[in-house]
Amino acid sequence: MIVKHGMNYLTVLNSARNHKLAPPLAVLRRQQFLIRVLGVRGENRMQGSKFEADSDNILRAITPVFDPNRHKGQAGKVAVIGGCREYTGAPYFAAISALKIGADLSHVFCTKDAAPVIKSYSPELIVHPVLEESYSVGDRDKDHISRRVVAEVDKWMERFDCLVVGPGLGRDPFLLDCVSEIIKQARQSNVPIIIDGDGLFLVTNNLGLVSGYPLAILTPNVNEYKRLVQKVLNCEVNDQDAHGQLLSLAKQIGGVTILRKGKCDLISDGEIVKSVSNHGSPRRCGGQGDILSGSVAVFLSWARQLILADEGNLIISPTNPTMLGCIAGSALLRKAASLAFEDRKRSTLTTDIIECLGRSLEDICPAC
Ligand SMILES: NC(=O)C1=CN([C@@H]2O[C@H](COP(=O)(O)OP(=O)(O)OC[C@H]3O[C@@H](n4cnc5c(N)ncnc54)[C@H](OP(=O)(O)O)[C@@H]3O)[C@@H](O)[C@H]2O)[C@@H](O)CC1
Ligand SMILES: Nc1ncnc2c1ncn2[C@@H]1O[C@H](COP(=O)(O)OP(=O)(O)OP(=O)(O)O)[C@@H](O)[C@H]1O
Ligand SMILES: [Mg+2]
Repeated sequence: MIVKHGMNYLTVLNSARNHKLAPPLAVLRRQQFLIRVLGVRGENRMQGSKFEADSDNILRAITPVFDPNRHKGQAGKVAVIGGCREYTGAPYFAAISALKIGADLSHVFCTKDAAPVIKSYSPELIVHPVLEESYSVGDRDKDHISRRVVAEVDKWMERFDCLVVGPGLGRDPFLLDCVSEIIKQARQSNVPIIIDGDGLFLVTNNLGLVSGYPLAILTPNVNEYKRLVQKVLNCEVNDQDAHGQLLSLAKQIGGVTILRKGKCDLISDGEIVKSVSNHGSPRRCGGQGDILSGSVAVFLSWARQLILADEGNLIISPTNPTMLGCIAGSALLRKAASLAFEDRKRSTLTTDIIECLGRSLEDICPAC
C-alpha cells in the first residue's frame, strides 16, 4: 500500500484494512505505525505555528539555580485550598506536584474529614483541617464559623507566594462562601491565585471575585471553559476562532490569564495568545489538571521572583509572570505525561506522571 501525502487517517486505515494479503497482526501494527507517523506530522505543524510558546527556553529562564545562601521558603511556598469528603486525591496531586518541581513548602487547607486522609498520603504536606461544610454547621453558627475559617487561612496569607483554589473543593454552598472571602483576602494581600476545578464553578457564578485582578489564573478544562464562555461571552465555544475567543474572554474578565486545557493548551492574558502543544499522553486519567495547577503555582512564583529581581532586564517573552507560569507548567506536565506513558502505557496513572516531573525538568534544566 502506498501512503500519499495528504491522505487522511481514515483513508489510510481503510486501505490497510482492505490489504487482504497481510496477516491481521501485521495490518494492526501497520495501522498503528501510520497513525503514529501521521499524528506526529500533524503535531509538528501545530508546534511550528507562530503562537507556539518557546517553552524550553522559558523553563530554563525561570527555574532558579541552586544557591547555598538561600534559606527554606525562598524557592516557593504554595497553598492549595481544596479537599472535602468526596475528593482527597485532587488537592494532594496539586500540592505534591509543587514540591516535586522544587517548591520548599506546600500547604493544604481542606475540610476536617479530608485532612487525616491527605496527611496519610504524604508527611511532606502541611495540612490544615479548617474548612467546614454545611452539614457540620448549624444556621446560628454560620457567621462566626465563617469568620474563624477565613481568619485561619488569613494568618498564613502573607507567607504564601501563590494560592491554588479549587482542586477537590466540592460545591457545598457554605464552604464556597468561605472560600469567596479567602479569595478576597488573597487579592488584598496581592497573592497570585490559580483557580481550578470547583473554584471555577464558584468564580464563574461570581466573576467579581477575580475580575480585573492581573495575578489571577483560571485553568478550565473542556466543561469548565464551556461554562465560562456561556456566562461571560453569552455564546457557545467557537473552535474556528479559538484564539480570538480566548483573547476576548480574558479581556472581558479584566485581564486575568486563562489556560484553556485540551489537546493543545491555549493561554491568554487578554493581550496575547500562546499555545503549548508538545507531546503529552493519550491517557486521560483524572488528576492531570491538578498536577498542572500545582505546577503553574511554582513556576508563576519563580517567574515573579525573577522579574522583581531583574528589574525589567528579562530577555524572555512574554514578560507577564502569569503567562510564563502557565507556559512552563503546561509544557512540563505534558512532557512528564509523555515520559510516564512511554513507561506505563495503558496503566499510566496520575501518580506515575508526578514521578516523572523531576526527570522532565532535569532534562531541560539540569540541577548541576
Ligand atoms: N482523584 C480526585 O480526587 C480527583 C478529583 N477531581 C475533582 O473533581 C471535582 C470536579 O471536577 P471535574 O473535572 O470532574 O469537573 P467537570 O469536568 O466539570 O465535571 C465532569 C462532569 O461531572 C459533573 N459534575 C462535576 N461535579 C459535579 C457536582 N458537584 N454536582 C453535579 N455534577 C457535577 C459535570 O456536570 P456539569 O457541572 O457540567 O453539570 C460534568 O458533566 C473537582 O473538585 C476536581 O478537582 C478531579 O480533579 C479528578 C481527580
Ligand atoms: N486531548 C489531549 N491530548 C493531550 N493532552 C491533553 C489532552 N487533553 C488534556 N490534555 C493535557 O492534560 C492536562 C489536563 O487537562 P484535563 O482536560 O485533563 O484537565 P482536568 O479535566 O481539569 O483534569 P482533572 O482530572 O485533574 O480535573 C492539560 O494541561 C493538557 O495539557
Ligand atoms: Mg480539573
